Amino acid sequence: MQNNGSILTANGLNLHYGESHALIDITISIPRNRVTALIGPSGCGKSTLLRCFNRMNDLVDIVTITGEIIFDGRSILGSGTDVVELRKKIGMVFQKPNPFPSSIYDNVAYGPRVHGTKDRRKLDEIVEKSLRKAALWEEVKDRLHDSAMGLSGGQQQRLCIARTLAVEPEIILMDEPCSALDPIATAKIEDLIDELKQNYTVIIVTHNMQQAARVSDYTGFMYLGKLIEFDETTQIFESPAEELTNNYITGRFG
Ligand SMILES: Nc1ncnc2c1ncn2[C@@H]1O[C@H](COP(=O)(O)OP(=O)(O)OP(=O)(O)O)[C@@H](O)[C@H]1O
Repeated sequence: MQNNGSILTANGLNLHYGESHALIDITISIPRNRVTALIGPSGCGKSTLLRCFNRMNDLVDIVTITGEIIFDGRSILGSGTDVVELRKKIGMVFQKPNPFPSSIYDNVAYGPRVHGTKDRRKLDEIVEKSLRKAALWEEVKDRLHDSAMGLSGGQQQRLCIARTLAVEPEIILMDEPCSALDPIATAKIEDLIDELKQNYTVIIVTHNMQQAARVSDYTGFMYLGKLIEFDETTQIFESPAEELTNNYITGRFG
């Protein structure tokens, strides 16, 4: 696989929730414009690691972090980082679709408005472009001013992706984005992830190994807070270097 270089690197990252050591010496380089999956049994630290990448753990006051994370050549864990700006560049899509209780249009326009875009025509353009990129435009173009809460779960999740895209991120973090969706809605999101990697870097946490194998180019296997192995997805699933990885992907635990 051609190497595009890495966009995000964690070096010797350790995270404690109070006394509990949840991430242990994680070093990983996330390839640019690729899909990276994080897999591993429940509680191994996948979501915690994902949340480090856009400083979402700042919201938890018992967290202490050491080590460094470099994004686009800059260290992001220090107090000098503008976290609002960081989260614009590194957006996040959650397990459960969480649209705002407002119109479809306003959901997508929210981020650009917060970041200063007021011109109606410009906002119209951003809303259409983002909904198209999220493969939702055709389904909603005639009801942009209806409530987002009237969309199906799968449509709501694509709306949340459109909302993330509207502020032009470089990386999209996805924390089990399909776990609340049926197989058809899941397939649509998976197709969308495949499209997104042309322009964005995607990091996805998933419980579902088939999904990791289908959508990702690279996979990291985590166990008890450690990154056990990180490699191209085909390598991880066809001939992992570590016995623990092999035991997990063959269903011997987890
Ligand atoms: N806010 C928190 N406060 C205290 N401990 C936490 C908090 N969030 C997570 N943990 C603990 O950190 C460890 C890693 O949790 P995390 O949610 O990152 O794992 P995960 O691999 O994403 O799990 P799952 O697949 O079940 O979502 C777990 O032991 C969990 O209980």
